[in-house]
Amino acid sequence: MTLQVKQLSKQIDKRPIIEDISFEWAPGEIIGLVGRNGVGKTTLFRTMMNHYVANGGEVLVDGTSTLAKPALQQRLFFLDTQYNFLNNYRLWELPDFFKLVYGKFDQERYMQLLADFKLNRNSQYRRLSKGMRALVNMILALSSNATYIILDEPFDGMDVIVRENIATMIIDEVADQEKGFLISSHDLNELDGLSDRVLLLKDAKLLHDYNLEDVRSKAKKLQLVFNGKEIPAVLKAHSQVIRASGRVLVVVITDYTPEIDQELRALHPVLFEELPLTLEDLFRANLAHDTGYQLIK
Ligand SMILES: Nc1ncnc2c1ncn2[C@@H]1O[C@H](COP(=O)(O)OP(=O)(O)OP(=O)(O)O)[C@@H](O)[C@H]1O
Repeated sequence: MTLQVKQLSKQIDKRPIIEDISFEWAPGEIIGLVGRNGVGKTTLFRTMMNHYVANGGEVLVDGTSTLAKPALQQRLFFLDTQYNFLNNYRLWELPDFFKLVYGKFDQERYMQLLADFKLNRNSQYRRLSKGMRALVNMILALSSNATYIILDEPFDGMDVIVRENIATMIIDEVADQEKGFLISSHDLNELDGLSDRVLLLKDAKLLHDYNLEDVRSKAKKLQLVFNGKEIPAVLKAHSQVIRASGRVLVVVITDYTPEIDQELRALHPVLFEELPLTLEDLFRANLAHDTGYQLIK
């Protein structure tokens, strides 16, 4: 089972918004999609869902184009938060609409999740707070029983407790390898610990497709103190200095080799401590030049 996005392009007013985007996505995977505001994340989702007519390329589910076989559309879930018809309805009424598209919509689970999150089934969608609406969107996604679930900035407006609950639900949901998630975010911290892969969009194109396990297995973040005040040459050559306060250095070395380890230890550092590596550290070190991300706080 797999979903293939193949050379997908979309122009709006003759301007390329997404260009020649290709990637594969299998159930069991949680893929992060990152890129700065306005880079085309939502446009990619709308085009994948055929809400926008693509100018080129296609989406294939198990080898068949979703345009050639519209029934395949129910394998994908995406709720457009900007344009949707839910506003005037009460929460208990929503399954009726979703059942029209998603034949396997699980109404019982939907009601149960509403109750679990203490959402009143009689509330009108538009009267919910931003965070509660995001939560209902997530509950609809999980209840749809679609295989490929696309979430656009799902944590926007959620408080930390709800965010953690949702992240746990996503992780549980992929455990049996029957569902996959594609999650956009402009905040790398939100994806930390959640994604196995990260796609980076820049200038309408897919710039990188990272396997985070690979990237992490090669990288190290160290806190170091040396006797002298100078930053040692080995660090200048191989690391990205994240912080320097007094003689305490925090560095990320993206390709940490035994040779670098030996060179560092030969300098007899006063402090040599490994720190946990965040997604933000990796991006800062890997992509200082080309993300366009402002990572300095
Ligand atoms: N319907 C439309 N008409 C005109 N321009 C559009 C339309 N939809 C998107 N765009 C333009 O395409 C670009 C990409 O927008 P999109 O919403 O896909 O970005 P995004 O990466 O999702 O942004 P954000 O992170 O801010 O949500 C923007 O410059 C936007 O103005």
